[in-house]
Amino acid sequence: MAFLFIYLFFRGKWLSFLEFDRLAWLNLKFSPHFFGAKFSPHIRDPERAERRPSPRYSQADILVQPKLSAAATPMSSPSYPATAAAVKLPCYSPRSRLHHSRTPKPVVSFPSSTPSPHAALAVNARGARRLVAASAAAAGHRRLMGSLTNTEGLKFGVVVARFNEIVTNLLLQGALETFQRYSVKEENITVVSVPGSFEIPVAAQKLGKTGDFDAILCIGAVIRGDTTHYDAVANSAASGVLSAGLSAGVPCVFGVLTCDDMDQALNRAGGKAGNKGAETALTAIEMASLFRHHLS
Ligand SMILES: Nc1c(NC[C@H](O)[C@H](O)[C@H](O)CO)[nH]c(=O)[nH]c1=O
Ligand SMILES: CC(=O)[C@@H](O)COP(=O)(O)O
Repeated sequence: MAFLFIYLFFRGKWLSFLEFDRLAWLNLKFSPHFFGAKFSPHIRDPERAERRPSPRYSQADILVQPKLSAAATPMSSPSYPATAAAVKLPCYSPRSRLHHSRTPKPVVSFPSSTPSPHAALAVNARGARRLVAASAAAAGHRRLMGSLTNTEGLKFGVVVARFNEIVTNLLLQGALETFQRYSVKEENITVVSVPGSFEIPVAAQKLGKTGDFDAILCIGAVIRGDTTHYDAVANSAASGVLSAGLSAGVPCVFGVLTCDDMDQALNRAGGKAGNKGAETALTAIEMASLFRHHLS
């Protein structure tokens, strides 16, 4: 009896009439939805996922996701690829072989040529799980990505607002330290000071159009006051930096804090929430390298 039980259990027949088979349960147990993406054996061991029963999925099942949600991204750094493929595979429960309309259980498989697959989880409104592989599933594509290590010869403009200088000086310091850490030469960095964040975009555009810079880093701190002035300045700075980059054809990186109070701002200028100046300097390096080496 015990052997029969074990046999049925491991054949996946156990309780299949209740739609609760061993594989379905294992899938749930090991699902990243349950324990967080980094504990998922399918993610940790892509080859294991590869070895699972051959799925019946077509190219149409591979959804290219332009963006990973921050919460679901195991490594959310500018240096990780933004493209991802979500692969839908069929459910392995015995019942589902008869009822293909059931929501498929997701497993990601990575091509063996994928150098370092990063995976993340996307959960839709119904709670159906879908694994998102940050490395594209299709082989043979070209992936262009800036490098953080090959910074030789890259030139940067930094536009920094003096308004809320106590904050922007810290952001600038973080950015300059990052440039130094990533071997950007001091003589390749030009810092332009402007009165406030509202003035950043026009200066960024002007710098970009000189053609002398690979990227422009824009630094400012907009802190909410009593009136709606905050919204005007914050929105103008954001859309202005975007337009500057688009019109100059040079990456203009948004390192402008938009905070409710000074505490929030200081926390992001070297306090407990890191230094956004340093973070955005990394983005500037990656974008500069991307444009210099791949998109020019
Ligand atoms: N309130 C903040 C400003 N305001 C100043 C504007 O940016 C601008 O200089 C002025 O309106 C003249 O055009 N700037 C910030 O950077 N941060 C603020 O919180
Ligand atoms: C965002 C600002 O410009 C801010 O200093 C304005 O403060 P207030 O709204 O109190 O005038």
